[in-house]
Amino acid sequence: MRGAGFRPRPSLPILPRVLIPFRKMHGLGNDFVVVDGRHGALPLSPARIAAIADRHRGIGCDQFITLEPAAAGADVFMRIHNPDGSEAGACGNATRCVASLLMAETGRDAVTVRTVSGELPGERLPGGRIRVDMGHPRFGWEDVPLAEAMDTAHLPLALGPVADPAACSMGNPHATFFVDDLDALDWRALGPQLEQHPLFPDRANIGFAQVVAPDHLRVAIWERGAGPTLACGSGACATLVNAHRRGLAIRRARVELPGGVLELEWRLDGAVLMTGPVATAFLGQIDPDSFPA
Ligand SMILES: N[C@H](CCC[C@H](N)C(=O)O)C(=O)O
Repeated sequence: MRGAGFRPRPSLPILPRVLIPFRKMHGLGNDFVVVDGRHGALPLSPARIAAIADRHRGIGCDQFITLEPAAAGADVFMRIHNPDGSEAGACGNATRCVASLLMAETGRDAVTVRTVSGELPGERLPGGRIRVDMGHPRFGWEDVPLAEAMDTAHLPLALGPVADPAACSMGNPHATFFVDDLDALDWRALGPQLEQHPLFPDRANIGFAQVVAPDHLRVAIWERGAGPTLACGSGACATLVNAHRRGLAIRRARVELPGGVLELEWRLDGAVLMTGPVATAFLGQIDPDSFPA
């Protein structure tokens, strides 16, 4: 007779599920699910990515990052999806996280991450902070893009207490409003309408910035396709660049976000360098069959 308490093993699935290992990382609380698709395509549709990114029914993240093989000149291609399933052209904090992964994997202190917007060199600094060259900002109305020709340093846009933003592209669209007191602003209430404003045919990431000093900016960012995040790397770059264009900041500044501080420099050669910490929170496995195709 079988031993008391014996319970038959549940039948194993006929075919072992293909589980997808992931690494949960963040830069100042801007958090990412990172998967490795360099050795074969992964069964991840935008709908499935959105379901995995859901903070209640999935793992939860601000962006879903897929590593893919890169052509010569870069160590990896990084594909960026927002939690609504939309694909983005830049993600500064994820670029720093992926650069740190590649440096750990290769033993090198410098690597290059490619995105749809170009090649982004990254390096490890003493103390473990990661610096990436986020490339050159672009200021043409069609670069951002905007719905019609206009001066991107002063957009004819106002909503409630905010007005007159500057816009640029860091490989993704950004609009920066300058305010006197960020703590007094209900920016989360303004974010959705501005993100979806008709002036931004591809929507936009919306920054609300307060100039503390020419080398110290505070900013809160409503991200396109993600909403309020604790930090936004490309948004921090856009904030410095737009502030400098408006004569409000010098070329090197601390940019203080809700999740912490990034060091920014807009070099005279046009490159924007961003430096800050990265961290891994945990590792796990995704069962893709648990999410809609
Ligand atoms: N939501 C952004 C992508 C992520 C940007 C942000 N997490 C960063 O660190 O740059 C967009 O749709 O353009």
